[in-house]
Amino acid sequence: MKVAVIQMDIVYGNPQANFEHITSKIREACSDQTDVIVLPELWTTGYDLEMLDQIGDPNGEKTIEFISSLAISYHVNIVAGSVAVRKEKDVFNTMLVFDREGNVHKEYSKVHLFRLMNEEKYLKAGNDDGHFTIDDIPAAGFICYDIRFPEWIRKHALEGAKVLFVPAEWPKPRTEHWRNLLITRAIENQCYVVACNRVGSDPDNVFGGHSMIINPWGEILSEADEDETTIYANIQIEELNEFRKRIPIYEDRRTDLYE
Ligand SMILES: O=C(O)CCC(=O)C(=O)O
Repeated sequence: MKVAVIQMDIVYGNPQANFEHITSKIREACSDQTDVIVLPELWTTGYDLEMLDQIGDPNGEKTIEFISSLAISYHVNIVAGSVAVRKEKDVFNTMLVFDREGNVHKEYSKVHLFRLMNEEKYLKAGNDDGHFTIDDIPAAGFICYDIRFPEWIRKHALEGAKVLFVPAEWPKPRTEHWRNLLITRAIENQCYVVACNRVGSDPDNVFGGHSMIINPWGEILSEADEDETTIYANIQIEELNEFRKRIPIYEDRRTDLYE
């Protein structure tokens, strides 16, 4: 399964400009037999939190129509990062996953809101799990700050997720946290990690890029720098099974001592 991670800059508070920008990026990323495209967190609006009750997408409809048509055109799965989705009075930070036929296969709303960037003042936390499949491979999605909660990721790994998708807007001053947390989540859960950060800046933050695709042994298969770029790697589930046989952590867990 070939994955393409689109590390992009985001035009603050301007969904139309971001829709236009992403169209050419997706076309380019699909030029060579790509199976899955991954986008960053809040890629339609950026962190324009005060405006989300106006520029957030009602029920995600506009994003769904737009991404669905690209998924159909290129016959590709799209983990469409996350977008601000308005539902009645609330706004959620929601990951939308599309299959090759353009169906919305999963909606996952970020469960851990990040106080340092005032998310809890403007967003409502989700309460559902992040499980989905991509071409029948069990996967799960997490959004940015979620990766600081190993118990949340572990729950999904124990329930069968093998590829962990992480869209983010992770600020540059904590790039080493981002890199180390992602590598650790891959090693400790023996999962692939496919992580997409944004680059550029908004009025409050500079974002660090370093999107990464990591194998279950913790090896970085591909890593971006701090510019707009698309990175690619192949995910091989047979390889994951080999790693899990070599060090069988799932068999060696002491469930008599802990869950
Ligand atoms: O945990 C962090 O340092 C960054 C998290 C973040 O930026 C977010 O969840 O949007």
